[in-house]
Amino acid sequence: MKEPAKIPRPPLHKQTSRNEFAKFLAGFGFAFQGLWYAIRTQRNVRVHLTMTLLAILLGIALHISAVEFALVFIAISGVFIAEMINTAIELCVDLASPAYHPLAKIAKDVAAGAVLVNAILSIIIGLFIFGPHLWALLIHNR
Ligand SMILES: Nc1ncnc2c1ncn2[C@@H]1O[C@H](COP(=O)(O)OP(=O)(O)OP(=O)(O)O)[C@@H](O)[C@H]1O
Repeated sequence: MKEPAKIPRPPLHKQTSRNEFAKFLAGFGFAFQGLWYAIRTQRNVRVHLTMTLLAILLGIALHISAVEFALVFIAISGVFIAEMINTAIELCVDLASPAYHPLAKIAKDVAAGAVLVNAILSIIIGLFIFGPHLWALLIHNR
């Protein structure tokens, strides 16, 4: 019987780095799955997405500077990060304590409070950035 052709194996250090790269790519895949879960299931995340789009369009319309855009993006990403950590905490609490527990309540309330702090901060940043531009537009069109 004819022996099957032997496929040369890459050296071990190359195999390992390929595995590492595959793991690295898989990690990205899982992270995108998490992001998609949050968008699909969390109404607040979808509201943030809409606000993000509006803020970008307003920024373009008002010709805000690159630094101002950077601050807007920092504020936007802060709200997304807080909302997604809140979602992860809610899921962990539901897993650990599906029944009512005072500690579960505190954990969820504190996580929701973190989102609130971030949302208030973003509104303040928005007012500081868009406020003067809108004010100038108002004065100019009087
Ligand atoms: N297992 C629990 N034990 C005690 N209190 C809870 C528990 N689950 C929820 N709660 C209370 O109910 C509130 C709302 O919880 P829930 O999980 O519905 O969060 P939510 O903010 O409405 O979530 P979602 O973003 O999914 O709408 C919590 O902030 C907490 O006060």
